[in-house]
Amino acid sequence: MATFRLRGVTVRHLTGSRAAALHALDLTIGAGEQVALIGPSGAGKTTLLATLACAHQPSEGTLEILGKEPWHLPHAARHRLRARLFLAPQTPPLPARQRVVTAVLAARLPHWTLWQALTSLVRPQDPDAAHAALSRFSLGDKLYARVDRLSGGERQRCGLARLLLSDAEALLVDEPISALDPALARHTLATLRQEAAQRNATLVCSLHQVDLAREQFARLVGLRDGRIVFDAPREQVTDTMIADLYANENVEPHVAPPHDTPAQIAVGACF
Ligand SMILES: Nc1ncnc2c1ncn2[C@@H]1O[C@H](COP(=O)(O)OP(=O)(O)OP(=O)(O)O)[C@@H](O)[C@H]1O
Repeated sequence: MATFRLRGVTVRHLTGSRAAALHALDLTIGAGEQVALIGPSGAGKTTLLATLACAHQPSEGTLEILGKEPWHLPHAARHRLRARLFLAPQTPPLPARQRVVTAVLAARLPHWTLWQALTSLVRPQDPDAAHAALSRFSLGDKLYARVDRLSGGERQRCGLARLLLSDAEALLVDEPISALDPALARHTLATLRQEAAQRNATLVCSLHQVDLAREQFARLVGLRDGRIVFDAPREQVTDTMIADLYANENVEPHVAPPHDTPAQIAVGACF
């Protein structure tokens, strides 16, 4: 059974121009597959991830997730389906004054009783699990730090540690390495891929780092202007395809001005 099956899916945002952000997409992602979404800013990567997480309802087309059509389900059933998916946004919504341990353990909330959830705010329920998850992103020493004392990259990895504690069958990750240095970025992607493979979860990850996407993911989906430009195994993705994907007709090519001559500098110059 495919994890995601989209047929002619069009998505419009409810605010703004209401122009389609995704146009009639056809896409199938199998169980346990690992796919990188690449494409220029505004291509629709975040919108697609949110659609796969049942956060946006398509205005046209058929969307199937884990064998079900979420928008044809009653509200409670759609909610249960959402609990089988984990969307890690680029900027995780972590409460500023919370301790990291509490923020990470929030991944367990769907499985806790109200009483467990409330007591965990005072005395974290499973700090060892939170520590183990954080350690996989080299953040074990931040277990009891306050979220608002973390750097941008630490906060991003804290959001990913949450993902490790979820038991979702599909992991949807939006630009997980945008705030990380190159070594941490590679390590973080490898950890995500390893986690997904271990639990046979499907992984869909948007990335701006094309080299890392090609290095780490067997399948690449190139999006542009809300349309799939290519969907291919990495061996078939050429440099020309990448250059065409990112070609930006709205940006004037930069022509370096000629060097100022001494005569030009002299007018009004102050040394
Ligand atoms: N909340 C929103 N309301 C209205 N339009 C939106 C909203 N979010 C995104 N859009 C529009 O939808 C289109 C796709 O945006 P999206 O954020 O999915 O692209 P992206 O590929 O993730 O971009 P980036 O790489 O810059 O994050 C863009 O034209 C964007 O302006």
